[in-house]
Order: sequence, then structure tokens, then C-alpha cells
Amino acid sequence: MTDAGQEGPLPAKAVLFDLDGTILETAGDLATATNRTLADFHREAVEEGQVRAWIGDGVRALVRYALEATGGCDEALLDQAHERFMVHYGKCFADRSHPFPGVVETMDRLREAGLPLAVVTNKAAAFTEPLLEASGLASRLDVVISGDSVDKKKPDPAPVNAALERLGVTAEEAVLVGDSRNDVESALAAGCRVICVTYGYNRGEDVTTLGAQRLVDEFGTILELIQPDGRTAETA
Ligand SMILES: O=C(O)COP(=O)(O)O
Ligand SMILES: [Mg+2]
Repeated sequence: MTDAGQEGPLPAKAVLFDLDGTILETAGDLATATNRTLADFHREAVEEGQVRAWIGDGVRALVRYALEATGGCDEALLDQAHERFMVHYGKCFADRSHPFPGVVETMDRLREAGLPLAVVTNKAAAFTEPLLEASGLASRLDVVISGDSVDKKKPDPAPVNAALERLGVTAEEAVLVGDSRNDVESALAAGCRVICVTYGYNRGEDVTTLGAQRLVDEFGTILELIQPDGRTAETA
């Protein structure tokens, strides 16, 4: 993989997307569920901005980070709080969550160009599927791999590999679009090229240093950076 630093489009036969922070703005509802969970355990509420920095490792990790930040956490407490979080988030996951600007139109353009699309998220399947339905994205996706669909989560390559297998493409034929270190590491370990968005939930990390082949400030810009079917500009 030697595209780093180069300009121009990446040939692709399929595109994989991270969910939270890349295609859907979910921090508001995740913050609501986090604060309702913390209240159950007599912990102080946290700011939405803080919750944004805890998204990306799955919901159990989010609950762990919230407990650690508000007085401490042990495994027994985490089990109970995780259970409460699942109840609270189940009631509010689609209240305010919505696609980032340009996501719906861009997915439609990619599909018109013949590219199958997948989501690879660390989010639990119980929320991924209904959230994609509520956001109007489910019908645009050919494959969805959630945090509990396979044994290991991103940054392990396993969920990316599962998506590639289901899509019927090789890693070299696919591009993953993500927002954080977990996405870049998972995709690169699988052998995919990566476009990283700069607006997502990246924990304040400088995404220019993560090793992605391309960076975009707006989702719609990926249309300029993906060349459908691996055709070159000359033959397209
Ligand atoms: O932390 C989560 O629940 C999921 O995050 P992701 O969609 O960015 O993988
Ligand atoms: Mg993300």
C-alpha cells in the first residue's frame, strides 16, 4: 500500500463505512443514554463533548469510560451499568441521530456507479440495524457487520474481513471510510485502503498521522476520491 501522500482517486469495487462519527451523528443520543445510566448509579452527568471522545470501542467500553470518569469502575458495576445503558439507549437511539451532510446522496451516487456498500461498526447489532433503518440508510447497504457480529472488534481486521467476504471482493478491491484510529488500523491490517473523515469521533487525535491514504473534511468529497470498478481515468 503506497498511496499515502498521493492525490487522485482510489480504484474500488466496493466501499465500507464506519458508522458512528462517519455516516451518522449519534453522539447526542449516546450522551442521553450515558447520562441516564450515570443517574441510575448516582453519578454526575457528563458533557456531550466528553461522550464524543468515548465513542468507537463499542457501547460497553463507552459505559466503562463514563464510570471511570465519574468516580470509578469495577467489573460488577460495569455489568450492571452496561445493562442499564442498553435499556436507556434502546429508548432514545434514534431521537436525534441523523446522517452527516451528504451521506445519503453520496451513497446513492456510489450505488448508481455499481459499487456495493457495507457498514463495519463496533456498535452492538441490537442498535445498528434499527438505527440504519430509522436513518433511511439500511436499504442502501448490502452488508452490515456490527461489533458483536464477529469475535473481534476493530482495530482487529476480523470485522473488515467478514464484510469483504460477504461482499465478494478482495481487500485490495475495497476502500474503507472511517473517522478514527480503530478504522484505519482495522482496514490497513486487512489490506484495504482508507479514507479518513476529519469531522468524526477521533478522540482529538490528529487523523493526518494515522496512515489513511486520503483525508476528507466533508463526506461528499469521497466521490472525487473513489474510482468505481477499478477503471482508470483513461478507460472510464
Ligand atoms: O463505539 C461504538 O459503539 C461504535 O463506534 P463505530 O461505529 O465508530 O465503530
Ligand atoms: Mg467511528
